[in-house]
Amino acid sequence: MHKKTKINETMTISGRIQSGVGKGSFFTSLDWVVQQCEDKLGYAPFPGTLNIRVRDEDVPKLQHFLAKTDAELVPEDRSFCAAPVKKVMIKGVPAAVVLPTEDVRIHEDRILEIISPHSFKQSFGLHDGDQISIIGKTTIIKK
Ligand SMILES: Cc1cc2nc3c(=O)[nH]c(=O)nc-3n(C[C@H](O)[C@H](O)[C@H](O)COP(=O)(O)O)c2cc1C
Ligand SMILES: Nc1ccn([C@@H]2O[C@H](COP(=O)(O)OP(=O)(O)O)[C@@H](O)[C@H]2O)c(=O)n1
Repeated sequence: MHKKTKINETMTISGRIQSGVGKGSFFTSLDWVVQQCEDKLGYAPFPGTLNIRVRDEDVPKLQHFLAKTDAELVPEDRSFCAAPVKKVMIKGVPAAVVLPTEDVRIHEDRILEIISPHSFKQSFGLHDGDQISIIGKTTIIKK
């Protein structure tokens, strides 16, 4: 019998920034979201989500990239859904991909919603259409 070995790797996903429908700031300002981001991620999120449209060649990598999440934001009441989060680094800044359950997602799967302590647009002078890369940990299992 062969032993399985887990290898931790980092993966880079790139895409372009695009605006959403302006709902991200509402959800990231909710008390339970702010509190749990502080507890589980170590920061209160900037009010909003940075939407990144993943480039064509990285779309096939997404499932593997998002397979392992690091924490889950769990609402106190059932009017909201839980949202798993995956820690990533963007421009050297800690950030997280938020993955609200599929039935409330309004964007295609290739649009990643990012939270971080500061506004990327304000901190780095970024605009819609600019390219951006996300670095995150993944695990591969070798038999
Ligand atoms: C932490 C978090 C939790 C969310 N929970 C819900 C939810 O319970 N129900 C819902 O309809 N949308 C929820 N969403 C929001 C949707 O995914 C929303 O459509 C999205 O944030 C829109 O972002 P945009 O304004 O950048 O386009 C949540 C978003 C975040 C960031
Ligand atoms: N960490 C973040 C979160 C949002 N943002 C931006 O802040 C603005 C407000 O976010 P939002 O989620 O309410 O708005 P939309 O993404 O729906 O346009 C948008 O222009 C986002 O792209 C950012 O630059 N950095």
